Amino acid sequence: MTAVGVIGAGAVGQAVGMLLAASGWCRTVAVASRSGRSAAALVTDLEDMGQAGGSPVRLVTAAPAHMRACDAVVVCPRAAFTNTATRDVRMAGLRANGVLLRRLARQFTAYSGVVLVVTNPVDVMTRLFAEESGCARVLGVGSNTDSARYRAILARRLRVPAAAVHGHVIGEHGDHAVICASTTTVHGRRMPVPVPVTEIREELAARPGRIADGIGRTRCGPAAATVTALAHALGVTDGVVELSAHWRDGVHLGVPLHFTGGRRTECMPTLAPNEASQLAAAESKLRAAYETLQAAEKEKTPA
Ligand SMILES: NC(=O)c1ccc[n+]([C@@H]2O[C@H](COP(=O)([O-])OP(=O)(O)OC[C@H]3O[C@@H](n4cnc5c(N)ncnc54)[C@H](O)[C@@H]3O)[C@@H](O)[C@H]2O)c1
Repeated sequence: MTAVGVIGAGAVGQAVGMLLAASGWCRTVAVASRSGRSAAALVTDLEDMGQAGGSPVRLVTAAPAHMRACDAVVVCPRAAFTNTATRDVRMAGLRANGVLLRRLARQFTAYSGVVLVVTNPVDVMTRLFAEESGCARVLGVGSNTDSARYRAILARRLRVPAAAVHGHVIGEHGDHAVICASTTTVHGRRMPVPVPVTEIREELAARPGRIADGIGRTRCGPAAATVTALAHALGVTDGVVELSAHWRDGVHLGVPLHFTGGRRTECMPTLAPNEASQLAAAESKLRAAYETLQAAEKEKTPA
């Protein structure tokens, strides 16, 4: 009987709640929000969905501290701040979301379930949550959405089904994403033409903004990426998912993980020299961002 907690009842939390309620494998969804009002509203709406659609899922509101009994927790709150960035937009939430995630992580000290972080900048927030909580199973969602978008864009260009394309986007979920063009295959063979990396990078960067301009926030793609990642991490499904996980020296970034019965092993492709240097640049950037966060925390804490 799988129970999943969802912290944050905004655009992503709502879509995740809906997909979990319809998943068939999740039996309880517990929801938390800042004031509790939106969590209660989401539970009511999901109850209606369950009744209308015949889903047996149990829906409750719960404080994050009470979610320790859940098998997994999805962390998708967003602190109140105005994002005026035009580049590196996800990084703009570093400090505000850092304060929020640090506080939440301390309520999950030594939690043994799966934690899936969605809050941006997700690679830094995943590391922060992992280090503050000490949990072993903290993973971040982002590179799997990028990879899904990459495969779909490439498939459309080559006029083949998306399932025929295999390839990963790794590194940062952001401007330092690494497109693994050198190992991408179509129908199991090396690419017949060079991957148009620059155009794909531009499309990957433009897509979230286009969605947000039209419908306010990105929600469906990230929610599906989150619930798919949960299914793998909880042993419901086996396969490969690109998730933010510990890479080296504390840095967390997107890597392909192979899940079998919920156990994960890294399956990094062999990188071409340019891809390896892009990954190293992502690693340095994420390390520096984390250090900025830690320095800000130290300043706040009296010696
Ligand atoms: N990693 C990804 O692939 C990905 C994709 C989409 C969005 N995101 C990120 O996910 C986060 C959430 O996005 P959104 O669009 O749902 O935001 P949103 O503004 O729609 O919702 C955020 C919710 O968080 C709640 N919240 C704030 N403080 C809280 C607290 N202390 N405890 C519980 N809930 C709290 C708010 O009440 C609000 O309901 C953002 O950081 C966004 O950038 C990441």
